[in-house]
Amino acid sequence: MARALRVLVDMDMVLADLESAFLEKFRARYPDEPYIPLEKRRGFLISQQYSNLRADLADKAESIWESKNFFLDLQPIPGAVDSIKQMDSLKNTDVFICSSPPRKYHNCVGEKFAWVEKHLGKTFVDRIILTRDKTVVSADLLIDDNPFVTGAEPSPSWEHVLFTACHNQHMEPLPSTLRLNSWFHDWRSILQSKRSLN
Ligand SMILES: O=c1ccn([C@@H]2O[C@H](COP(=O)(O)O)[C@@H](O)[C@H]2O)c(=O)[nH]1
Ligand SMILES: [Mg+2]
Repeated sequence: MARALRVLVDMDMVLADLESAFLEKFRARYPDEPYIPLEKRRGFLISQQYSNLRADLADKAESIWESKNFFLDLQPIPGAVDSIKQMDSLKNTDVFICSSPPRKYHNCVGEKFAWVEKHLGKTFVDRIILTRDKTVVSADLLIDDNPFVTGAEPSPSWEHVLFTACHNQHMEPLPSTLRLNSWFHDWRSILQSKRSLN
């Protein structure tokens, strides 16, 4: 029997809508500060774009996702919950959730576990991988909104599927990069094409 296809699914901006919550909370906490609307977001790091706007805004941006309940209260990305459950029910498919907590992880780590239990159920809690380096995790596919997933391993075993988010939607990835524009697009054929290569 063919071995199971192992799929890593990122959390922030793939399963959980960090960018909308960030903007709403940033504007509520700092109503007099400039902000970047989602359609103007460019680049993976929010803090980088805010610091380009004004150096001291990076710390203010970080204070938002370091706050208690920020990660727990994130809304699911449309279609994500149904899709990951459907993916998990496919034969010969092992789904893991692979996410990178920020350096100030104290609230984030527990809340990511709680978010998964709340939205996906206890079975998925056993499938959580929290790591600052996704390149050392072994899998066939990584579905992730970060266009540049780098780390200690220069040739990760997985193939990157770039999930479209506000910060990367204008990017033209290499023609060879797989792209998933939303959970309402055809993620099944991406898995199928990878499966047939295995
Ligand atoms: O400017 C930023 C924006 C986000 N973060 C943190 O990075 C992770 C993203 O995790 P992924 O697993 O790659 O989705 C998230 O926890 C954010 O808080 C950051 O550090 N700086
Ligand atoms: Mg992400």
